[in-house]
Amino acid sequence: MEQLKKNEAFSGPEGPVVLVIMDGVGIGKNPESDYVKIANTPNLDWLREHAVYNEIRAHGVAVGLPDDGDMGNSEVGHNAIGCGRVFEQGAALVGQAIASNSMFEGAVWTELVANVNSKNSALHFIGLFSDGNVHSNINHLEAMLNKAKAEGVKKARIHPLIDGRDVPPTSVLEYVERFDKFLEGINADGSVDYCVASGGGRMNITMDRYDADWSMVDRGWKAHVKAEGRNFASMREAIEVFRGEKPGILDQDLPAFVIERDGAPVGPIVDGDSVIFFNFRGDRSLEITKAFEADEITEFERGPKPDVLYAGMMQYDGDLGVPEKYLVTPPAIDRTMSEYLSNAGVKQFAISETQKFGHVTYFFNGNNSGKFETETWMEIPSDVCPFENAPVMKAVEVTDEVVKAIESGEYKFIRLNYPNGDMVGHTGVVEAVKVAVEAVDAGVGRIMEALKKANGIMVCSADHGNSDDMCELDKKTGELKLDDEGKCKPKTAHSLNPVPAIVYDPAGTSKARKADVPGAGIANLAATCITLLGYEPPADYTPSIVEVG
Ligand SMILES: O=C(O)[C@H](O)COP(=O)(O)O
Ligand SMILES: [Mn+2]
Ligand SMILES: [Mn+2]
Repeated sequence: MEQLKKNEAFSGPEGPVVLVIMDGVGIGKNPESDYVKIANTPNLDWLREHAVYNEIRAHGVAVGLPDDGDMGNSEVGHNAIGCGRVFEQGAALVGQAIASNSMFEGAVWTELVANVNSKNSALHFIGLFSDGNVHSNINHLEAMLNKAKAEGVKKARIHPLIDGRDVPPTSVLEYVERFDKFLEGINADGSVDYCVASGGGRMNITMDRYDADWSMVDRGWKAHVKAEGRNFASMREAIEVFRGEKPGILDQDLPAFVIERDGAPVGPIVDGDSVIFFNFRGDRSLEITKAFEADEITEFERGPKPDVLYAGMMQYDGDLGVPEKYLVTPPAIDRTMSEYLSNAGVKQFAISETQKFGHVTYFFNGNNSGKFETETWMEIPSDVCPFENAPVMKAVEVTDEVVKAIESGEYKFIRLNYPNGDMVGHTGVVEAVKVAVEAVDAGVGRIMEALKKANGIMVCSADHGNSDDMCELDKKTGELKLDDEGKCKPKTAHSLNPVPAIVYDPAGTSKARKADVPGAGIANLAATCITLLGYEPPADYTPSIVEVG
């Protein structure tokens, strides 16, 4: 690939360019719901007035999602920021592969179905049970079940991972009602037996990421594979009992359940079965995939691995080639900013805490776990606790290391992710979100101070909104939805809002000024950083949002 050309207009700052990704920090529309505005943010307030300030898009087609009704998320956000272009993402590609039938004509689907039909075994579907379109879509599940029936699959078992994080926090029974009707229809002629077999809240079982808490995978494995766990006659019954036992429990935190019929579990996963993990997004799919694929596993007491045919919805890691089998090819993201900068000999430092470490490395480098030559990565271990109880998370420790990296003079490009605005935003606990955003602002302030001394430049933005939209709004009127005490009903999902894009050059050497880039999105941040580093961005990168020199 071609080398970056030096920028005649500006050769770069004396100090480093620092890209700050404030995860989940957007620009809200409703002041009572916008906890970024409600929080005390003296540094971001100052920057909005005195630095080069822009508002850019971080949702929908601007980040490769099917349409502008789709909220942004960390995977597509860090993909876009890291490669400077917009690639069609999992949600769109799977939808197209189903609509065109190409998924079902593929070798992997054919093999999965042939396996169960030849052995009269079961076809299992494990995945996130909503239409949030961040990790999965229930529409894909239903399309695959319809196709399975059309191709003679007699027995299918579904293992729903309950959402309430990318969709309203206690909305699961709406999906249960829809899916119960779907199953009633597909089973009506008595030719097949398709039913739910096990499940639980997505932040309680199965969907851990970045080795943050393998006990989640352990609990999921027990429920899905071993059919060990509290038994219920239906998913609805399980949810109602759990809610009765712990009023106010969020869907994402619901315990595991196993469905029983005539005194026995309806669907443990056993030798000869086929298993599809139908999430298309990789981060929270890699650990359960390892549990199904690895001969040996040390992260939890798995016991013997059933001899099944396992496939993921997509390839989850291009470098590791995981999973071995997958139904839809992911976006082939190439020529990332990290690769260009490495080829130009630019020393790079990437840091976050566990919860977003993979975002700022693996997703940032195009769904690849490999590191480029000039990159140094650092992970600060995250707390393992509900983040509403520790909203500052590791913002101080991350900032300590970033300031050290700036002062070291070792690196020309530093990138970091503060997870607070998103991870605490997902809890729906607004008091904690205020503290979380204030911790990010304090970190930004310290980075500004360090860059003043080092004559560096900061680019400060986000991958999507979350903390800026903390209350359920009436879809029609946009008004706040209030509970019977007049308090806003908490919202845990991301927002559709734009995010700030700030260029702070205390020494003024770049003469950075707002460029005329209508409809700019977070993909434009790559060319912006490359320009501020003193290089010409690659011709097919979306343009820099500042001009220099
Ligand atoms: O995985 C999650 O936590 C949410 O579904 C999406 O959050 P993220 O895209 O910010 O990681
Ligand atoms: Mn995010
Ligand atoms: Mn998130």
